[in-house]
Amino acid sequence: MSEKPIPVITIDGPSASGKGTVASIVAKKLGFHYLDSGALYRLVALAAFRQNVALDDEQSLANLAAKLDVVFDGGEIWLGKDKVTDEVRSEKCGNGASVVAALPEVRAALLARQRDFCQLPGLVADGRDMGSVVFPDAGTKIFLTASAEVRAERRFKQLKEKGVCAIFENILQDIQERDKRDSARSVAPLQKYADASLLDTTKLTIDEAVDVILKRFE
Ligand SMILES: Nc1ncnc2c1ncn2[C@@H]1O[C@H](COP(=O)(O)OP(=O)(O)OP(=O)(O)O)[C@@H](O)[C@H]1O
Ligand SMILES: Nc1ccn([C@H]2C[C@H](O)[C@@H](COP(=O)(O)O)O2)c(=O)n1
Repeated sequence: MSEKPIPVITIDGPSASGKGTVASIVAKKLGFHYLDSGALYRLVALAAFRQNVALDDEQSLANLAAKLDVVFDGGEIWLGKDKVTDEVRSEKCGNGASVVAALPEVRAALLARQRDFCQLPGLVADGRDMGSVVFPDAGTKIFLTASAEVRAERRFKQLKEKGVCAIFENILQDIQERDKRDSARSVAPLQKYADASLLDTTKLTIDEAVDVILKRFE
């Protein structure tokens, strides 16, 4: 008898589209595991900053990626002995992640680690290539997006709530540059593929977006 496949929901989309927020709520509601794949690329960038590895030194970055000593513990992220939960969320790590993520050897070094998250009773995975490369057989594939202006507004509000000083125009420019880099690269580019269903949250609340995904999963 063949084993029942592990249910997987993939949520791909551009920066600040709400992937992390929505994916973690969906995972919680279903009692599934959650993979924040962007955090792995952010951790590679952070490890590179700490060890003075240049962001274009593909082989050294791939070695860092393969050896990442990372623990996801509830909402916290540990790199070796350091709690780096807040540091990996910084714009510096986000932009660094977008640069190292364009390197094929780095992506290859992170592939098995991401697939290891696929365990019973199920997985919700968010990123840029979850449905296209990492979990191509996923039963539910969502492409989550919103207009760049709305995403920038949400990020601006999020940073303000954290007490981080930010300028709206810079955030918008940053988001547009990251969209371009993540979509234009030759390996695993951010795209809406034909087998993913579009969810534009420009006019939706977080709860509404969660409900749509749960309905599509059912
Ligand atoms: N539908 C929504 N309505 C209003 N705010 C939202 C919505 N979805 C997400 N947000 C808010 O937008 C901000 C960015 O969301 P989040 O960090 O989940 O995006 P992300 O796509 O995971 O970003 P990144 O790719 O940079 O990791 C958060 O403050 C979140 O609460
Ligand atoms: N599956 C993934 C996840 C992330 N990246 C890259 C591209 C992003 O700009 C960067 C940070 O991701 P975020 O935390 O903002 O989701 O990492 C990728 O290429 N593939």
